[in-house]
Amino acid sequence: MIKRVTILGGYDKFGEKEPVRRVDINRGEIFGVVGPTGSGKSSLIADIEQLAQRDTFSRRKILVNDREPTYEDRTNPRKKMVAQLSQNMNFLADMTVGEFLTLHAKCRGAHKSCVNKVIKLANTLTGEPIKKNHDLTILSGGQSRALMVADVAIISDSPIVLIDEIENAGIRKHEALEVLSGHGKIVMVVTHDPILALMTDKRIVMKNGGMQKIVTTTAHEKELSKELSKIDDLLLNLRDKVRHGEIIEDIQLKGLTG
Ligand SMILES: Nc1ncnc2c1ncn2[C@@H]1O[C@H](COP(=O)(O)OP(=O)(O)OP(=O)(O)O)[C@@H](O)[C@H]1O
Repeated sequence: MIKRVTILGGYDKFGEKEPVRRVDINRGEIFGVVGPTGSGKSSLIADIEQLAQRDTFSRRKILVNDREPTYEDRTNPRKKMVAQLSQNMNFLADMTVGEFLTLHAKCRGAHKSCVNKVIKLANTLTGEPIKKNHDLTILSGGQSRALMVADVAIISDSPIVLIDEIENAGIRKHEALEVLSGHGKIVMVVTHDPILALMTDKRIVMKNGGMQKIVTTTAHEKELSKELSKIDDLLLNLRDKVRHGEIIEDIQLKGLTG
């Protein structure tokens, strides 16, 4: 069982040693990765995805359970420890949702009954219904990502989950992060969104390609994130209503905006 992933620091874009030399992420913890555009967030995630061994441009090293992963750990797809989700992933296969999930469950040695569970869960993350007989290729971006999140949570079951800018994925991001962080996984989420960043336990702050510091989320920040997510849900509902041609009458923002 994977209990801990460790990032040993390397070098930033300018070849300087990055200030944070070691990060330990334990099972069940959610880490955020924040920083301006181009600060190296996706590269940090990519180092973990590849279980880098001082062989990427950042020269970071990743340990699993305090040990170097074996060659087999890094290359055998059946041992896939890391699941990754990003905003621009899409399904290309010409099959129905049901066929794909059945096949995937079979490959991963999961029970067939997972298929309906995944579809049910995915439908809680998107406003547009997903059905078993839908072709994968006709799904919208939001439906595809909702299905991927549910698939990672239930079928893929990789112990490490890396999420890149899920806020732009067109799904209920708060719920998606909750779904993924349940099940005692190690979760890392790259985000520009304060609601998601403040939901995490700790956040790694990136600058110039290097890890600058680690901030522990305070109780106040977690509370704020919950309040902000209510506003977010309101916006999501509003978006669905406007998209479907409804007239908005029952929503008042007085008190919220002063
Ligand atoms: N440690 C590093 N050493 C050398 N180059 C780096 C390092 N980290 C990042 N880079 C390079 O800097 C560029 C920006 O990095 P990256 O895409 O990871 O940033 P980002 O924070 O994810 O950006 P965005 O918010 O726009 O998605 C990339 O071309 C990447 O290859």
